Amino acid sequence: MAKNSANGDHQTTTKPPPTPSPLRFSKFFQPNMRILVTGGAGFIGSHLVDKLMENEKNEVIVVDNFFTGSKDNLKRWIGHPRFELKRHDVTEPLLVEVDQIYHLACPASPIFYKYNPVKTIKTNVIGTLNMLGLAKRVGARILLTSTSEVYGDPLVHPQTEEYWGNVNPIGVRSCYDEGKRVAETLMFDYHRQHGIEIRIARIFNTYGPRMNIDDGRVVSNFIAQALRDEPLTVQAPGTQTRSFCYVSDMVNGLIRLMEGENTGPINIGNPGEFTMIELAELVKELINPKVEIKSVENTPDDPRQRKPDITKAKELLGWEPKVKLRDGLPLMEEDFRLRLGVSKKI
Ligand SMILES: NC(=O)c1ccc[n+]([C@@H]2O[C@H](COP(=O)([O-])OP(=O)(O)OC[C@H]3O[C@@H](n4cnc5c(N)ncnc54)[C@H](O)[C@@H]3O)[C@@H](O)[C@H]2O)c1
Ligand SMILES: O=C(O)[C@H]1O[C@H](OP(=O)(O)OP(=O)(O)OC[C@H]2O[C@@H](n3ccc(=O)[nH]c3=O)[C@H](O)[C@@H]2O)[C@H](O)[C@@H](O)[C@@H]1O
Repeated sequence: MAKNSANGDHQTTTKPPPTPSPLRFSKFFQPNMRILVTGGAGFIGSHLVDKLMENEKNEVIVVDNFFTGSKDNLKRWIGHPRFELKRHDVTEPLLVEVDQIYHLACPASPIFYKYNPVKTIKTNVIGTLNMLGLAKRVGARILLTSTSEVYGDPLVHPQTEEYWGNVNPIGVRSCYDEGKRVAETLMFDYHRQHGIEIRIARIFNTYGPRMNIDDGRVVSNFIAQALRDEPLTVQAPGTQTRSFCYVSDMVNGLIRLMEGENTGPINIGNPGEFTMIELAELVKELINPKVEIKSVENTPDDPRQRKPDITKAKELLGWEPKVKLRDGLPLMEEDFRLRLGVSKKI
């Protein structure tokens, strides 16, 4: 009987997990672990693929519909014998034989997830159902990249995994945050009802190289604006906070969670908390001291504060982030300079 709950007895399954593929425990030869990454052509997904491909025992299959992701992010792996890329929309069923599923497919930037909200919900709900169905059929372990947005505009600070959140169910962000909440529910229902081995990561704002230049998220916006000599657009009031995690730390946390014994949900993020004004000032200091900072209108339901409590990640996964914002921003700047063709003035 699986008893791998992080949060208490109500999450303990009564069913044994489905039988994993015989390859997973084969004594006769060292098998490759076959790993599916949905959304693997995106920002976090492509960094995850890089890390998984470092292990020569892994075979990696990426499925992506290329809505916000790009083949460019995976170009170093295309043609590699342990790698496969498939254009596929997770709202359609998928038949592959795998041992682990990292389920990331979903637009993450508010601009993109609000662009076609019905599609965002379908991706979160039908897409997660399809991946759980696949996990059930082949006996794979599945990890969902959920989000700190399940806490909505949080009334508890910092956010612990026990907090149930403060989410507007009918707002313009609901397609994403309520979509992810349903996806978490589906994960636990499949775990309790069918014994599926699940892992849920609640990811907090992550940044790094390969973010889309016009992605719309704050770190990529500020860096692109600083490099283009355009004013940094701080959305009012500017005192709202976020906690920014560098992508290599995030990927290590996701792999720790997948390989460990805890279902989660577990917060994965960097607890260093900054107001958007502080972030703009830091980008200005590090990248372009001459750039202007201007206040612009905000969008509805923007969470006012966000900071992960990562006690569980530390205790249960032995994980904590290493890269400070001040050190991570220049790494992202380098990548943005290359892609924008803006060299550093000496
Ligand atoms: N980056 C963050 O700060 C953050 C924070 C919390 C949660 N997350 C979660 O992590 C995951 C990855 O985020 P990201 O920042 O890399 O975003 P991203 O937009 O760069 O990547 C998402 C990928 O999913 C693909 N995709 C979208 N809909 C799909 C569909 N229906 N079928 C197949 N592929 C589809 C996109 O083309 C893209 O390659 C998402 O699930 C997101 O919700 C990210
Ligand atoms: O980490 C999370 O859980 C979620 O965080 C982000 O959502 P959000 O925090 O709203 O991300 P941004 O769009 O980067 O906005 C962050 C803050 O920056 C502000 N902002 C954004 C853009 C900009 O140009 N200027 C600016 O001040 C926004 O008002 C907001 O307060 C992600 O985009 C979601 O995918 C993710 O699930």
